[in-house]
Amino acid sequence: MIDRVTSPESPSRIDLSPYDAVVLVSFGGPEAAEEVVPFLENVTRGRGIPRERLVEVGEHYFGFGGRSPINDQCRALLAALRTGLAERGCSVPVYWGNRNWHPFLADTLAEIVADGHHRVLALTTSAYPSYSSCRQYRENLYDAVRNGTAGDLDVAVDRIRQYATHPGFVAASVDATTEALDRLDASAGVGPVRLVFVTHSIPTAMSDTSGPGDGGYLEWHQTVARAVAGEVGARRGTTYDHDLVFCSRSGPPSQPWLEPDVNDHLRGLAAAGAGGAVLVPIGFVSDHMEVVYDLDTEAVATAAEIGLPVARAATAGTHPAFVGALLDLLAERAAVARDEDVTPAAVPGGPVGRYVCPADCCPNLRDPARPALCQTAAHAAV
Ligand SMILES: CC1=C(CCC(=O)O)c2cc3nc(cc4[nH]c(cc5[nH]c(cc1n2)c(C)c5CCC(=O)O)c(CCC(=O)O)c4C)C(CCC(=O)O)=C3C
Ligand SMILES: [Fe+2]
Repeated sequence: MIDRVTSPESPSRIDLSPYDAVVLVSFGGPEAAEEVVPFLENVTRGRGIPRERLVEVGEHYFGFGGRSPINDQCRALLAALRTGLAERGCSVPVYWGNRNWHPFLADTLAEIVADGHHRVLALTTSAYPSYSSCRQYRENLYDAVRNGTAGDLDVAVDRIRQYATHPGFVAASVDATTEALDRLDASAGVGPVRLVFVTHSIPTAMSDTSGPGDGGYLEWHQTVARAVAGEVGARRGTTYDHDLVFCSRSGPPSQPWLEPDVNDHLRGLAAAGAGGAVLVPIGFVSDHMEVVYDLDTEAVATAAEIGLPVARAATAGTHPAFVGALLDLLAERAAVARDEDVTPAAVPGGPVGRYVCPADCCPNLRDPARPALCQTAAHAAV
């Protein structure tokens, strides 16, 4: 199932034409204590997040000296992508821009154009469909092209398909889960060990409307969880029960978000006699704050309190299978732009992401008319 991943030993050449630049688009995070509050203001502007929640999340960042790990992880991925492209004979430059913190996407796109590039291929550090993880980044791209009062930038932007079901992303998670199981073995109790897949909770209204076909966010996660659990079991010659649970709930308590919360779930597993759990953060591509705080700090403390042995699996990060998948996805998108036939890789029976989203996919429920890029007509004003 995983053998379609490009082997780093025998790289095939990558042709990214017609694109002349690639941009890595991410969330952004603060890098110093004085940046925490302005960063949180950027993230939550107009989103109705209760003040208490903001204070609490600010404390998570201050607990790490005000520095989120996410930007360094983006720098590492950027370096891996540049190396990978160079190894595969491609000299297209790779830039990096964020939604919520420096380097801001708008500044990066202006720099790309100033450097003489006009056909840009975007990839996000978010692998799944949903408003937050797909459309919102496409809204950010639209705004960056609009370029405020300075006038539209002379640039066309496409993006790779949503990629969580790509065999390379799954392969990285299989390796990480196996490695975490090896670590857990020493401490596991007598009951069965459970694979607990974790992703970011989102409002149920956002989940219910996430494309493709309503409910894509959950369907995609369930597909990835099943594929990873199956492969890990096959590797270890056994089977594992698994669950999909959620972390980082935000928003007012009155608003329903996806459940169960990872901490509640661990309590339930301990009560049911589980021998241990591996936390597998399939919803995230790097060990950023949601992972190092919500899982490594909070969920691990919960597990200690109830005496449940746990190990946390690494995220894809710069795993060669993941970097290889991203390189293949870039090459695939360029081939699509050249009107060539492609065979998109995905886990068996799993959904394949879209190159261009329908205009009503993953709607913005607060501001339905807000324009976005990389979608069909209705709002695609650029
Ligand atoms: C689906 C999803 C992803 C995964 C896809 C992707 O990666 O995009 C993600 C990633 C991330 N979320 C992050 C941080 C935050 N998310 C917040 C708030 C929210 N996230 C939401 C969803 C998601 N978020 C939602 C629906 C909200 C409510 C407000 C709103 O509707 O926008 C808040 C506000 C405070 C709070 O937590 O309440 C913060 C600080 C960081 C940076 C970590 C770091 O600094 O290392 C990352 C990578
Ligand atoms: Fe978030």
